[in-house]
Amino acid sequence: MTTRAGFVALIGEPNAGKSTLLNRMVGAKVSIVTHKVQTTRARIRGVAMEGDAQIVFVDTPGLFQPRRRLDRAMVAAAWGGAADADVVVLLVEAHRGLTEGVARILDGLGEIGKGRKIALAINKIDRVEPPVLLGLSKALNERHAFAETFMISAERGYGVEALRRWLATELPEGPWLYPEDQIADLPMRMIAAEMTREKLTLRLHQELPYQLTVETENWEERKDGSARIDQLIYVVRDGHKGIVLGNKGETIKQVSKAAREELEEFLGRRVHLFLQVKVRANWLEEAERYTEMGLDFKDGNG
Ligand SMILES: Nc1nc2c(ncn2[C@@H]2O[C@H](COP(=O)(O)OP(=O)(O)OP(=O)(O)O)[C@@H](O)[C@H]2O)c(=O)[nH]1
Repeated sequence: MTTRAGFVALIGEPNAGKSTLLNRMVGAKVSIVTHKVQTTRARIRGVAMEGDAQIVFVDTPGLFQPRRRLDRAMVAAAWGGAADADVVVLLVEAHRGLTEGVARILDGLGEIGKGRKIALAINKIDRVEPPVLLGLSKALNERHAFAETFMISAERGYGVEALRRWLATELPEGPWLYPEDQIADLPMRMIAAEMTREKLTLRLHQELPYQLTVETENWEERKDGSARIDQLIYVVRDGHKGIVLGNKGETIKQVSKAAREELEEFLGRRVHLFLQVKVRANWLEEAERYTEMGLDFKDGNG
């Protein structure tokens, strides 16, 4: 079997629909494994399997996100993630068309296009009439010769399959970057726990107790569209609890804030995250803990 694998960067103005498209393409097979594989400067957002191809979606770090202004200097820096990618997909909103922001991104594409294909995905086609689409596609392709143009609705799922199939064929031949069991269906709870664990790692570095685990205990969808997530951080010693809490609870507060922000971005809605640290000397021996982490627990020496 010939396998393919590579990195795909989704770029576009804030609100273009990158997260929606990513979630569609990745589906349930999403994985937060950033700390395990450091093959790229960019962060891994998700992994999708398409036939024999493994498509790894990367972030263009921070710079195309809302809240931040998209001035020229930032755009230049934002290409970091795209430059690491094998294929780049530019998302443009059908109803907004060739905005100033899009024009600025187009200006940078020449540089990025060296050595990699760039596809155009006109998103939110559910919001416009077909003639508008043809005109927009023509105008954009005149500014940059895209390898392929897709008309999609990330929200409704139109055209997404075709885009994913095309991406798979464009990736270089090579072994998969992630073992298959790492991208097996990871429930959202586990992904959320993994995010908190990652923030703890970032915050505590060497200090991080080796025997530490994070579990999502409760996930409640609220009527206002937000989610309440309760997580437990298990450590094996009292001393470790102190480390995780930090002076006056400062560490856990910062970790909680960082994890919540990432969760909100990932889910695209507000999150109320509650963290609690528990000392449980025996957790390493408890079968239940392993099962929740997606690991097989074997009794005895096995
Ligand atoms: N009508 C319509 N709305 C869409 C479509 N795709 C995404 N949206 C909406 O567009 C908005 C922005 O989508 P996101 O996926 O958050 O966009 P993003 O590019 O990740 O945004 P940033 O995180 O700000 O960079 C959301 O309200 C989506 O529901 C689509 O195909 N049709």
